[in-house]
Amino acid sequence: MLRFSENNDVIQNEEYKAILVGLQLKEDISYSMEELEGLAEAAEVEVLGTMVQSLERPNGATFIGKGKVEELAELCRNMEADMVIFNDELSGMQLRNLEDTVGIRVIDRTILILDIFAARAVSREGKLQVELAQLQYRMPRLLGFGKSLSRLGGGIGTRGPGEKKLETDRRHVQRRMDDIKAELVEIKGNRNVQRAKRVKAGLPIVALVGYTNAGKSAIMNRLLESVYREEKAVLEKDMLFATLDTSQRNIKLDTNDEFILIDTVGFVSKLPHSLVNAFKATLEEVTYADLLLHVVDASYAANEFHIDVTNKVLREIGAGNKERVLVYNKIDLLENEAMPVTEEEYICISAKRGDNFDQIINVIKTKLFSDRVTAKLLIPYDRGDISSYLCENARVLSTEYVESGTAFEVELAQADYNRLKEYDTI
Ligand SMILES: Nc1nc2c(ncn2[C@@H]2O[C@H](COP(=O)(O)OP(=O)(O)OP(=O)(O)O)[C@@H](O)[C@H]2O)c(=O)[nH]1
Ligand SMILES: [Mg+2]
Repeated sequence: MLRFSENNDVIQNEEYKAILVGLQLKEDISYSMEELEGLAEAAEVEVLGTMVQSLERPNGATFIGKGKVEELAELCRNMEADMVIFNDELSGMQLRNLEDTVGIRVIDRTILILDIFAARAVSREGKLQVELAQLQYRMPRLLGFGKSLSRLGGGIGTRGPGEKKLETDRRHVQRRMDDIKAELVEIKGNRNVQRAKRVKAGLPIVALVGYTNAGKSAIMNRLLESVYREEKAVLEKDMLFATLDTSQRNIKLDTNDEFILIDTVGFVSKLPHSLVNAFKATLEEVTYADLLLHVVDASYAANEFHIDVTNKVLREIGAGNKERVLVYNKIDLLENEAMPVTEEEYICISAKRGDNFDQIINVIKTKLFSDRVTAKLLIPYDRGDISSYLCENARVLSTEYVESGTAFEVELAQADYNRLKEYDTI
């Protein structure tokens, strides 16, 4: 685990060794425990072991039962763990009681996720959003505890308020939150200007959404390569939350149809509410999309769980009713290509091998550009502006230079055709 000083110099390079703890209520938690291990790895925490308790409901004071806490303390001593990570979000009181008994650092799933985000955020907006989420998490945990418990709710050691010697005083926290919100509003203003430009350009938007590590960025890269034969790459990496900022690229197809493709932050189960809130501005891009490509890792056996989580977050950000197509990715890893069981429209692809990318393009073409008509237009030579408009915005099937002008056979949008109808030769 890297630790940073206030000016972000690395001051320590030690790895935490942790025990993971899960509470089994009604729902099966095996997936989310597996995922918690992935999250710990992403935060460079070594996992020594896992402990699960089944209960009807969580214990108010210590989350798991009293006896189980003693057991946990002993396990930590025996295994020389220096951290405990709970699979759920705990209250300040629960964290304090647990730390008192177990004697080592106790954190919860939310802190862990916030920590990973804090370490990965690149843009100013991303960093502010994460800090805001950390402060929102921290605020109720400061109440009534005075300064001695300032560590509660702090990060596990990466960047963020935990390491910034941020005053524990509520007023300071509140002031910082207000400042961040104000700055985020300003950033959002700039984004609205950009969006207005896009709307003016009339370009439809396609958003890649889905679970973290499903291959959204990889698909974006393959699409850019296949269309442009050049690298305009975004980061793709085998780690949770490789992408934290939405990035967007314009793509122009061979038909001259142009759209904007956006890559977004991945989702995970029990995504902290404060984080979803903080990232709403970035995720808002998704709510403006004309089509969602919901990317699913086909090689993950329990991918229905991922689909459910993604749908839930989409609903939460107000994008639940968007037109969408499921894109099962990583089919190169499947031994036999079993057909997914779903009512939704889907395609199966491999971003690694480039399999079936023509299908993605076809989906985009049919969903966004199907109102196309074919026409024969005769554009007089003194209307070079229209000729170049057609070359830019329509699919030119043939061109012939005749006495009265240029004869185009073109496939174009219905709206364009309506405007240029007078040049139709049929
Ligand atoms: N075998 C295989 N690996 C793939 C495929 N597509 C992506 N990957 C790998 O899966 C990992 C995750 O890919 P990303 O594109 O970073 O995933 P993402 O959905 O953008 O993830 P986040 O940004 O974390 O939300 C990378 O190591 C990719 O190289 C595929 O079709 N087959
Ligand atoms: Mg990504």
